[in-house]
Order: sequence, then C-alpha cells, then structure tokens
Amino acid sequence: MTNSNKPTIIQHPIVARDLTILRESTTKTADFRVAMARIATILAYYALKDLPLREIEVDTPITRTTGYQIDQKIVIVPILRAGLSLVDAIIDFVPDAKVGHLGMYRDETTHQPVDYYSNMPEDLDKALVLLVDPMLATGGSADDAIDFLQNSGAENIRFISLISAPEGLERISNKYPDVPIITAAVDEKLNDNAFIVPGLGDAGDRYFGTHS
Ligand SMILES: O=P(O)(O)OC[C@H]1O[C@H](OP(=O)(O)OP(=O)(O)O)[C@H](O)[C@@H]1O
Ligand SMILES: O=c1cc[nH]c(=O)[nH]1
Ligand SMILES: [Mg+2]
Repeated sequence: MTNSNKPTIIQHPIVARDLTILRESTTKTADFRVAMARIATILAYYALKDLPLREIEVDTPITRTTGYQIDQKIVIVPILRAGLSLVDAIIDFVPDAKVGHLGMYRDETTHQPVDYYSNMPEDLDKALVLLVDPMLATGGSADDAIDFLQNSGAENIRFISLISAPEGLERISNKYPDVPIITAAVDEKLNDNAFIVPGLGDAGDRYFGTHS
C-alpha cells in the first residue's frame, strides 16, 4: 500500500449489508457480533492485500513447485475495548501475528482519550503494525494511539477503522500522512456528544453487551 493520506474505503455488498445490521439499534448482541466478525474479515483482507511474500519450494504429490510464505512480521494493536472486536478476523489470516493492547477510553464530557493500559510486544520497529478500532470519531483516540506507537518505535503503521467521521479522518490523515487508513464507511458528521452520525452508537457497549 502506498503512503497516502487518502483513506481506502471498502465498497462491497457484504459490507453494505453488514453495516446495516450493525447500525440497526434493535440488532441483538449475538447478531451484532456475527456481523462485526464478517466485516472485520473483509477489512483485514484489504488491509493485508499487499503483504510481501518470500518464495519457497514445496513438493506436491505430483512435483516440486514454487510456493509462498508471508515475509512480514505483523503486530495487531486493538484500542480497548471496542478494537478487540476486529482482532480475531486478522489472526485468522495471520495466526502468528503478535498482539499489543492499548487501553483507552473517551471521557464522556471532554471527549478526550484517557489512557489506562499498554502492553506491547518487542521489535515494533520491524513489524507492520495494524492499529484497529471500529470507530474513528474526533480522532483523539487514534491520534494518541499512533503517537504512542511511533514513540515506541513503530515505523510502519496502518489504521483499520470500521466507521469513520470526516472530522477524525481529516485529523489523522493530515497529522499522519504515512499511516494508511482502511475503513468501511465515511459517515456524515459528529453530533454534539461527539458520536458519529448516523454511526452505530457505542461500539464497545454494543459488542460487549454493556451500557455506558
Ligand atoms: O475518535 P474518538 O473521538 O477518540 O472516539 C473513538 C473512540 O471511542 C470509542 O471507544 P470508547 O471510549 O467508547 O471506549 P470502549 O472501547 O471501551 O467502549 C471507540 O472505540 C474509539 O476508541
Ligand atoms: O460514535 C461513536 C463515537 C465514539 N465511540 C463510539 O463507540 N461511537
Ligand atoms: Mg465505548
């Protein structure tokens, strides 16, 4: 993926159908989780589509032929909690990926991110770091997370967001032109409470079945 501040917006009928399930306020937790898992697989597929490969020789039952292994260390970094909803789909594709956790919640009044936890694997500088969070609203959380990852040595970061607000996209793409953004939807705006409109509400609460 070339460095660019233009987001990759995934357009796919399955994504459109699943986004609708996720947006619908009456969707039950179980259906919400299933739709999130499916859409996360598609986001992961696109986020990984240009991984470098290493050629190897393999013997089929018939003959020797050329095969491929992925030639890239990968670290997945979910922003807790909601980012956890996207992790398993990526691990399905790259089962040896390491996972670093970044605990952050948005203060309900100020809308500023509050950090509460971090645990990163070593050698972030050698890895493709996939930062994942389903919601990019003001961009405050993603901004802090990318800043933290860069200060921890990460040089190759991609950000996967399910639904993005124009405000957050502008903030992250302007401040971090070298961080590609992969998203499934760019929504209309933020409301007075800095929630994405139309959005899907609070992603963490809906995925985990809690209430703010
Ligand atoms: O772009 P921003 O304005 O920073 O908002 C986006 C953040 O808000 C949500 O997390 P939340 O604070 O609800 O925490 P949670 O995942 O624990 O529910 C979401 O998952 C992002 O991390
Ligand atoms: O719309 C929003 C904004 C922030 N966090 C969410 O989960 N949803
Ligand atoms: Mg939340």
